Amino acid sequence: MEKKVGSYRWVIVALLFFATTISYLDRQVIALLKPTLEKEFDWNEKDYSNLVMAFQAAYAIGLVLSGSIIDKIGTKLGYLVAVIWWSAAGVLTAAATSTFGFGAFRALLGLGEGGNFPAAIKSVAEWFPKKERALATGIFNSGANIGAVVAPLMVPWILAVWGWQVAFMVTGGVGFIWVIFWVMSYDKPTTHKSVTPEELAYIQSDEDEVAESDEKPVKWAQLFGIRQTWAFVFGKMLTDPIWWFFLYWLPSYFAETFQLDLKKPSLELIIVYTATTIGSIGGGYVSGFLINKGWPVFKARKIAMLSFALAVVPIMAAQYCSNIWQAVVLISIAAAAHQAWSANIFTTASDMFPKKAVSSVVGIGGMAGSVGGILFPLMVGTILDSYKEAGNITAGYNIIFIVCGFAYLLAWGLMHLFAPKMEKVEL
Ligand SMILES: O=C[C@H](O)[C@@H](O)[C@H](O)[C@H](O)C(=O)O
Repeated sequence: MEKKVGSYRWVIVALLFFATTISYLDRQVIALLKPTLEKEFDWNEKDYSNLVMAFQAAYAIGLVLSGSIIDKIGTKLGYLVAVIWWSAAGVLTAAATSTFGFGAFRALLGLGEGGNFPAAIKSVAEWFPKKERALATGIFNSGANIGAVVAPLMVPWILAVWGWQVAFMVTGGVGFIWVIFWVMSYDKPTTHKSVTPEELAYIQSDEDEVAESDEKPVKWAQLFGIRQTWAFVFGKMLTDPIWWFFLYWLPSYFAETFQLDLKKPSLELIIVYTATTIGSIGGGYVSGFLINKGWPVFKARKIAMLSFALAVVPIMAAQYCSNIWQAVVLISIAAAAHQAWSANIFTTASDMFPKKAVSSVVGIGGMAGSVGGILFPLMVGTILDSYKEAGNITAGYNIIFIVCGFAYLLAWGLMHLFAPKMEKVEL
């Protein structure tokens, strides 16, 4: 079946995967250079956290801005501009000579990277029928985990041989190679020379999308009056912060609770991030499998997402783990479930909205997730500080794990309230 309909759409997923990997590589590089840059520029923890905030706040703004821009100018040009923008910002960071300069380049990086998910999800909606979209999203979104694993392998090596400036130039420069492939390979399926009529018919096989019109452009503000937008916003806002928590705090949780030595490459962390890759692809596969079995799209997404939300709950038992490996198992399941959830929640945007609004909706929801990602660490920091003072930081982590365990169920409940059957929005 697959062979008969053609498979060019998977080339597109490969491009989205590499863009996502590169975007995570560019984000992570500063974390790995932190000890070197701290000495060179005399940074304290506050300076560093300001740099993190500069990225995160600009990323939130970038998501919402680029979401609506990409819906207007299209995926080909929109993605191109975003990657050129963020890659240039990455390369130019090598020229920073002050903390302020670093902050400015990190903010520019965040602004540009905001384009990644809105453009990628829109491309998936353009190139895949609904039953394959979560799988395609799961595959490209696993680039986030790969980027987070490649960075600690690559950056220390570049740093040792050529220095920190080259680390920014190389990681930023990779984006320009991607740009060449994008320009050569991307077009809409309707006009693409490598798409056979069979593959095009397959891509366009969703009946409710045939009648979608591009004529009336979407008014961005109008999206806020639609309950499906809020379903997506609450879903992202409550669950994205948990992902950021896994990215930024897991190493120190392992170090503080189980005395993991972070100076050596850690098998524990590699296992967790590998599990997320399996979760991302597997989670995308599950809802497609249910749709293929004849389930309505909304039911397949909801049941899949409910299962992934439940799979995060055991993380609450992390407090009873007596050794690191028990914790690795619980956290791997939860982090994998996040990525499985993520592949599906991203896809609900194109389940509920016509293609011309998908980037805007993903941008708005992504911004909410990113803002949550700024607020949640403040809470995490306060909790951990006060428990650290009381001499019991582990208890602080336990509270946070309880919050993580409930967040997805609450998000699922709210999504259900705002969009019980994920009805398609007419615009
Ligand atoms: O892989 C990414 C996560 O699953 C997403 O939750 C997150 O929104 C995304 O990666 C992002 O960086 O904006």
